[in-house]
Parts: sequence; C-alpha cells; structure tokens
Amino acid sequence: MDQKIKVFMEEVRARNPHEKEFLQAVHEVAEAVIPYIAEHKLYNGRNILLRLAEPERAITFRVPWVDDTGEIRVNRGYRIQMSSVIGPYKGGLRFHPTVNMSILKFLAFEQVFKNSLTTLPMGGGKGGSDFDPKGKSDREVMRFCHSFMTELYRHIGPNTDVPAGDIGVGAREVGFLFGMYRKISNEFTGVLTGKGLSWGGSLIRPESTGYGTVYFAQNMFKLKGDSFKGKVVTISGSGNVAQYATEKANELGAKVVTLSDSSGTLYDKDGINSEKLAYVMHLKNVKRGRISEYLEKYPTAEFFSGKTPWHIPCDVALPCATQNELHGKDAATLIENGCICVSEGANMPSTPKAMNAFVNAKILYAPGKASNAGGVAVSGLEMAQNSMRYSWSREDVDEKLQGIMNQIHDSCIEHGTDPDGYINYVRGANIAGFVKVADAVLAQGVV
Ligand SMILES: NC(=O)C1=CN([C@@H]2O[C@H](COP(=O)(O)OP(=O)(O)OC[C@H]3O[C@@H](n4cnc5c(N)ncnc54)[C@H](O)[C@@H]3O)[C@@H](O)[C@H]2O)C=CC1
Ligand SMILES: O=C(O)CCC(=O)C(=O)O
Repeated sequence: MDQKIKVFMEEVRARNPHEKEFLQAVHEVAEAVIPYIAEHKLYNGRNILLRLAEPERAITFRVPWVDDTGEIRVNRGYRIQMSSVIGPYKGGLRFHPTVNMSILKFLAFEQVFKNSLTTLPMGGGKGGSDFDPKGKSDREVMRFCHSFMTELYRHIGPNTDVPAGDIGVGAREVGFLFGMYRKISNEFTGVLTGKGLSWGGSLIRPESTGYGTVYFAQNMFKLKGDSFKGKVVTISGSGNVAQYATEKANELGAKVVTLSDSSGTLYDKDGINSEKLAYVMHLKNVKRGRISEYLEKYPTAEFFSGKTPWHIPCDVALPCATQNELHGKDAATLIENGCICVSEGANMPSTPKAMNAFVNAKILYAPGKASNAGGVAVSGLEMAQNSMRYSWSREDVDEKLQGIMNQIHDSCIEHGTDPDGYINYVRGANIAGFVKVADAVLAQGVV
C-alpha cells in the first residue's frame, strides 16, 4: 500500500513540484483513501483521486489599486475552482501576504472533502490575494476589494462559484466585494456568503465556524460520557473562528485561558470570560489592534511574545489561527501536559508529525475538514435562504448547524473506527468526504 501511495504522490509532485502545503494536504487524503479504494472495486482503476488533485480551473489576475498617498499598488488575485462535481464551487477568500498558489490549492482541495461532509450540495474552491489588510485604511481596503471584484465577477455567480470570507476577509471586505459585484452585474443575488443581515446574510454565519468546532468536540466528549464542563481550553488565533469558539466553550462551562495572534500568545489564567471576550472582539474587529493590548485592560494576564499557546497546560486545545501552526513537539508537549482533546478550527493547523502524535496517543483528535465545517455549512444554509428569499431564525440555523455537525461526527465514526474501538477521525473524515464526491465523479463520466 505504501508503494501505491508513493507512486500516486510522485505523479502529483511532478506536476506541482514546489507546492509544499498542497502536497501535504493531498498526501493526508491519499493515506486514508488509497487503501480504501484498494478494498472497494467500484473505485479501482478510475484515477478518481488523481482527477480531484487537479483543479478544474485556476485563475490568477492583476489587482491594481490606489493607496491613500495616491501611489498605484499591484497585488495578485486568485480563484482556484477545484471541483464542482457535487455543486457550485464554494469556499472562502483569504487576504494575507503569505497567499500563494500552494496555499490556495491546499485550501481548495480540503474544501472539496469538507463541503462533501456537510451533506449540502457544494463543490470546492478557494481564492484570495497577497494583499495585506493590516495597517490599511477602510478606504484602501474598499478600493482594493472593488478592484479585485472587477476581475473576479466574471468567474463567479450564485450557481457557478460562491466565495466567502477566510483570513483577512470578514464582514467589511464581503460588503465591499458584494457592492461591486451588484453594481457591475446589475443583479442582487446570493453570490457571496457571510453577507450582512440586512442584505441577504444568515443569522449564525459569523458564529458558525467557532461554534461548530466546539460542537464537534462536544460530540467526541459525549461518546466518552464526558463534556466541556470544568475543562481548561487553550485557543490560538483571535479572529472570527477563535472568538466564537471561545464564546461557545465558555457557554458550555469551560475556561478558555489563551488567545494569540502573529505577535504572540495571551495567557489569562482566570479565564477569558464574556466581558473580556467582548473587549477582545472590539480590539480585533473594530480597533484592529494587537492581542497584547488586552493587558492594558486586564494587567494580571501574561503575554508570551513570539510564542504559540501549546506550552500552556490544558484539557482541550483548539487551534484556530492558520496552517502548520502546531508542530510535532507542540503535540508532544500537549499530550505530556494531559491534553485529551484537539478540535481544529483552522485549516490544516497541525503538521503531519503533530497529527500522527495525536492519533498514536489515541486522544480525541478532529481534523479541520470535519471540525471546522460548520462555517461553510451555514454558508450553504445562507445560499438556501437566498434562493428562497427567506430568513430562518437564529434558533433554526443553530439547530441545523448542530444537526450537520452531528452527522459529520457520525460519518467519521462510520469510516474511522479502528478494530480496538479508537476513532481515527482523520481517516473517517477523509474517506467519508471522498465517497460522496467519488460516486458523483463516477456517475458523471470523464469530464
Ligand atoms: N472564517 C471561517 O468561516 C472559516 C475559517 N477557517 C480557518 O480558520 C482559521 C482562522 O480564520 P478566521 O478566524 O476566519 O480569520 P481571521 O482573519 O478572522 O483571524 C485569523 C487569526 O489568525 C491569526 N493568524 C493569522 N496568521 C497567523 C500566523 N502566521 N501566526 C499566528 N497567528 C496567525 C491572526 O492573527 C488572527 O487572529 C484559518 O485557518 C481559516 O482558514 C476554517 C473554516 C471556516
Ligand atoms: O463559507 C465558506 O464558503 C467558506 C468557509 C471556508 O473558507 C472554509 O471552510 O475554510
């Protein structure tokens, strides 16, 4: 089997030689799915995974814009349309200086399997730009978003490709992007999700990724007769996903003691309660400051400059910042310190060594494509509400989100249970995500 995986990866590597993150994401899926294909004749000899590892379309484009000093700036825009076999391309836009083809292709590839897991009819895509919103004025961000959309609009549409937010793209950016799309297409359609409530957005979409990550962990605990009550939780990041994971973990009786950003980790041993979280939300979403500024208001907290949260002892770790932010040695430290559950809010935050360490230690470990699927799931519900020209209540959407997270958890159990009863959620998520897409690929022929 190792030989089959090696041969497959050689072919993918030959075509994408320098795309480290993309190759990492493909390898993780191949390790689970190639043995499964070998045991299921229906999928044998059809090169399904090879086809899924090649984007249907990868678009790059120039994004010129004018900064506040009048200087003309240029960034690169991207949209990777990975697979539309089970529905329109769906996935976020990331604005961050590290954005490149490898990162967006890994994200688009993950998105195909994640969206399949949600049970909703959505294909996979991802896009973005190397534009850095940090330190830019609202007007600069608006001019950039408008320019970005004047090219992107010709490649997307409510039945073709429906982008949303990701790192660096939140409610403000989605607003500017939607405004330009509406103007140049002369249509008001659900072409983006994560929209404002008064113009087609869904209740619970801002909360959904963070809440979903906690709901997934709650499911893992439930199976063991355990819960979040009294657990100490470390969270990385302090953006959208981290904020709402904190809110839900607090609500379930846990104590969240860390948040972070690219400058370091905030540690508040007394817990980041709802009052302190409101301060963080203002700091990050309105003031757009650094997490270290928390200490100006709550001076008993500590700040570890340049460090991630994983050295702080905890029962539960929720990585909610970015890819490869949790290394093998961090996983070893977490396990040594008694961590019993890791649920990923970010996409591929654990390196392969860290993933193996969690699985080998047989702790509860959920990979992002399962545990963070709540965000795109509620995006799918936003699309459904837009099509109906109707809005569901907060309770309705939250109940549907919980139902979807439960179903994803059940699919992982179905495909990931080891003979000794341990649930390998990595294998479970990859196989369950693959089966639905593979069946559609077979039904539709070589296209
Ligand atoms: N927003 C959504 O609905 C979804 C987001 N995700 C993933 O969740 C993660 C966080 O995304 P959001 O919270 O939406 O973005 P955001 O832009 O609101 O927040 C990103 C956070 O990550 C931190 N961060 C970014 N790069 C970092 C680095 N190199 N080192 C340390 N910290 C870093 C930022 O400081 C910030 O706190 C990403 O991996 C994203 O792909 C996954 C599913 C859905
Ligand atoms: O809501 C969406 O369409 C995208 C969410 C996303 O980017 C993700 O799941 O990583």
